[in-house]
Amino acid sequence: MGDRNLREDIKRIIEKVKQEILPDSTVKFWLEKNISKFQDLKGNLYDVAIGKAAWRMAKATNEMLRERISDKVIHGVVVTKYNHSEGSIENFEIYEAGHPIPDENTLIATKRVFELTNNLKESDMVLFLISGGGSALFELPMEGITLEEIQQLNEQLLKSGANIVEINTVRKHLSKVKGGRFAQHVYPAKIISLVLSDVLGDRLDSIASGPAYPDATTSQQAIEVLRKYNITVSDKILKALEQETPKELSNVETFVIGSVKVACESAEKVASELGYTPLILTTTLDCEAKEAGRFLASIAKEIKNYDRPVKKPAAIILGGETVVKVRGNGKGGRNQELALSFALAVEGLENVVLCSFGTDGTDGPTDAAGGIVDGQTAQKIRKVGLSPENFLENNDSYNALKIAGDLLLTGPTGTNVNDLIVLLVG
Ligand SMILES: Nc1ncnc2c1ncn2[C@@H]1O[C@H](COP(=O)(O)OP(=O)(O)O)[C@@H](O)[C@H]1O
Ligand SMILES: O=C(O)[C@@H](CO)OP(=O)(O)O
Ligand SMILES: [Mg+2]
Repeated sequence: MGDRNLREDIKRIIEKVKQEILPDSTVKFWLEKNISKFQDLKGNLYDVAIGKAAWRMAKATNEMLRERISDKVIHGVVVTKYNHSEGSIENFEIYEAGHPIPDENTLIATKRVFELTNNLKESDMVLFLISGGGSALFELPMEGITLEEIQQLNEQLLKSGANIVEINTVRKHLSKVKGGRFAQHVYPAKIISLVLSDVLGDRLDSIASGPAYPDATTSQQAIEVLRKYNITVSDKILKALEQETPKELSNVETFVIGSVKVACESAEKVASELGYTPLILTTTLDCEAKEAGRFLASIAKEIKNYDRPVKKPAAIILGGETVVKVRGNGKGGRNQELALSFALAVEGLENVVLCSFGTDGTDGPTDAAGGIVDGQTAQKIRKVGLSPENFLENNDSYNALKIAGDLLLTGPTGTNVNDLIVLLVG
């Protein structure tokens, strides 16, 4: 298969996966199967959506519930990232706020949710639509802690190299909503959470910092995270950290309705339909982005030269969330960095194409979702007299792929289930 087909095919796979993992379909599918949970409701229904996919999840539930339980009063609130809402939704209040750092609008939106879900009765219910990004977007600091202190601590944690489980262990112990505390707020009403997972292994107490899930982490662990990454905090914050989060909750039911596993299985199906032999290598990739790129280049060469671990034409599929310790002052994201590293290691090879795709559509602080690269990418950069190695060294993958015309630009996708990597070898 010539490169052209491979590039067209990889774009087709990504486009198809994007459609399949949209919350519209996954939310409606779940509601259809579980509508009886709402038809027997005696009280009011509160539909709260938080995270990068909140708007689409809310839109999908609203369309479905309006139709099927029109006799119930539904109050709705969406709290999502700037530029992630797509217009009004009947009977919903829409808020946009800061991500990955919470801001004033985060507090305004969260206070409104708290107000709306205050003094609920046992006969009321909260339908809680959770997607990644919720930690920054849904936040009320504990008494005596200021927004500035929370912002500063978030900055330090995000830059420290700590993984999301460690970051959220700290965030949960400084919040009135995280770590199951929102479920306590709405008690005795019941909470049904529908979760789009963007945490490897679907750890429910980490996704968006588990506002309606018993917290498996402890105050001690939170203090150890700060120590491990040399993050100093005030005595006031240390004191607040000592207050333990709830370890069991009697009023919650939680369902994962989308994850990177679903994205990988969808890619596997489409690749096979296109005539490739698919192989899902992992759905929990979490090493350095640069190393993952080099490793995948070695897999590409093994298939090309020896038809193993699968015969050509082959589609190698991975899901996960790699990490980048940002040392340079360039612009990029973990998917762009992985793609550039792969491109360097396959320079000159024909009939290999790789796509690394941040499924929320924004990879790092850039407008790119990732990159689609091949054996010609590095040469296209050298042709204008620049060194792809230097771009990688400086964590400047965005500008390198931009020069090569190999950025993947999707805009915010409306979903968020980690990163998907597809390698085609023809
Ligand atoms: N210049 C860069 N090159 C590569 N990766 C970067 C760069 N700047 C930030 N990052 C990485 O991007 C990550 C945040 O990306 P983002 O897509 O916003 O995360 P998420 O989708 O998980 O919210 C940071 O954890 C950091 O490791
Ligand atoms: O909100 C969060 O805690 C994390 C994980 O769910 O999402 P993101 O890394 O996109 O901020
Ligand atoms: Mg992202």
